[in-house]
Amino acid sequence: MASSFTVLPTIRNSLSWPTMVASDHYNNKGELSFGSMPIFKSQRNVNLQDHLTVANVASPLPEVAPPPPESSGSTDGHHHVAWTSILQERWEGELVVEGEIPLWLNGTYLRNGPGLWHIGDYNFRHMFDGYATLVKLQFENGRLIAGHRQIESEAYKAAKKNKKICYREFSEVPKPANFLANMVDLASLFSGASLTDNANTGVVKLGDGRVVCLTETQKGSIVIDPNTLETLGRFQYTDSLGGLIHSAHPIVTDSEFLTLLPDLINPGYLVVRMVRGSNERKVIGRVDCRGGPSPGWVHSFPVTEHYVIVPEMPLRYCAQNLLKAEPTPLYKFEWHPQSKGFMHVMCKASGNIVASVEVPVYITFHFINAYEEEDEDGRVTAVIADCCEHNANTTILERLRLQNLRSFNGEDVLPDARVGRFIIPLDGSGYGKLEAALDPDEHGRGMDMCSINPNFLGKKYRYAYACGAQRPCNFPNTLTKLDFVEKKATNWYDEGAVPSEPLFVARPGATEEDDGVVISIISEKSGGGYALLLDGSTFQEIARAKFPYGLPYGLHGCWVPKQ
Ligand SMILES: CC(=O)/C=C/C=C(C)/C=C/C1=C(C)CCCC1(C)C
Ligand SMILES: CC(/C=C/C=O)=C\C=C\C=O
Ligand SMILES: [Fe+2]
Repeated sequence: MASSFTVLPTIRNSLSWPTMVASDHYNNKGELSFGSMPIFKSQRNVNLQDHLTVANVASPLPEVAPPPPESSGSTDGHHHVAWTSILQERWEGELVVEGEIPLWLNGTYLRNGPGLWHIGDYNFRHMFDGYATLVKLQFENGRLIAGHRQIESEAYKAAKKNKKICYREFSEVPKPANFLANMVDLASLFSGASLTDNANTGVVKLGDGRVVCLTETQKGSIVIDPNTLETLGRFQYTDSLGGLIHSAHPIVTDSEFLTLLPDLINPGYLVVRMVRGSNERKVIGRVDCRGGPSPGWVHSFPVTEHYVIVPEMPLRYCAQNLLKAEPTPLYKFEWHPQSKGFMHVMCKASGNIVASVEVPVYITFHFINAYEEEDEDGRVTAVIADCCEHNANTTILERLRLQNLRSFNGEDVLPDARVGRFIIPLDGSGYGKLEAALDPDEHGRGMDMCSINPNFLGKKYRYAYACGAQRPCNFPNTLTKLDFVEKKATNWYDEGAVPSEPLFVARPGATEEDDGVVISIISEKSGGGYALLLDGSTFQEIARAKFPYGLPYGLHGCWVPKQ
């Protein structure tokens, strides 16, 4: 028995399915138009399993927002769908699969990201400001049920109700009504009350099965139902560690959740652990910053089998910028190259710092993996940590402004990036190295949004999957498989397409590191979108399934295996 759900109010009128079929064309107003090409299964063709919750009647077709005014810079008169808000709050349906989904792939891929970049007629400025949209791809016996749903954060609900931004987002700040309101807002900044809980960055499955969406504010930790994508409530940390922010990318395994809490008062970081089944984080240890005046931004960090690596980038949180109403060039951050860059290595078991080295200055959002390098006697001599490194160039943050993303005119404006490999000696010496793990031309000198085989977390590994570049471009536009042994990359490209972070899912029972599939969702130049499955080993397409609508770009995902 397939069940239906109640359709939440849509911002504009909605069309009914299955009487309407979607094509991948925009009309001259930049809205999706509906043509003659049926691209997803009608109710009559669908014989769904009892336990799948599927919208089977009159599913409203999601709509895309009309182009906001700043789209005039785009070449084709409307935005790429990757940078276009999704207005429909939710949708769910079965997709027609071209190719073959492996029968072992049973479970749900979840992807989070900022999918709604305006409220009323106010357009947000930065990609990271958008309200969170969750997307799911539910694989079952070769079939695929897809859907999306907005996360009902307090920030999103308040914006919808009041038709204005009510919390401090990545770059947006609510406009105070008057001087007094401004003072109240500043005071509430210190308590965290005015900070966003818009959990738009990632989604993780905890060892106990709970699925949590995250962003950089601690209050933006939101539990969702991986089947219905319903917002279940805030994930409450029951400890009294305090602090308002944390790394957007905790390290999550079946047994624990590790994260970093930056300390903006006494510059440093707390390294904390929350064991499976608990809501209480416990301190493993603390790293004091070696540079100043505040901790470096820790969007992510890596671990090895025995160590937590704490990066200290010269792109540092900036208390003054936090207080400003208008975005500064580097938002809540400031670039302090003279403060230098460091990498600290903390023993997971004792909390002791076993190495703290100066490294060349660097910029990274995402660490790929790390591992311990051993000599022939099995002694650990160094820690190797890989990241998507932006050549210490802060302009990448500026490139992620929506105006820039939406105004691609064929110019090659994506700054160069590489796989930055840190070599951190454990012999007490004061300096570490940073070099490219492979020639960046292998991946078009674009590099971000990475994943690995999770069974190789913290271990010596050979492969990573990421987004690279086929130039000219203004954003990473390829999927790339990196081979650190051969120092080669294999690239997948579809002209005009914006692929989201490739997620590797290992085949159960696999013995080879790259035996599995890579999942990505593609936003097409035409305004459409599709789920894509590549073979993890050959990097050839094995299946794709078109969505009845184009999806906005999404950031990070996770895999929830079927129980
Ligand atoms: C989407 C993404 O990758 C990053 C989002 C980052 C956010 C929402 C950061 C928010 C912040 C504030 C609202 C104030 C405090 C500083 C900071 C953590 C940058
Ligand atoms: C989209 C992105 C960072 C996302 C953070 O979660 C970085 C893209 C960099 C381009 O090269
Ligand atoms: Fe991220």
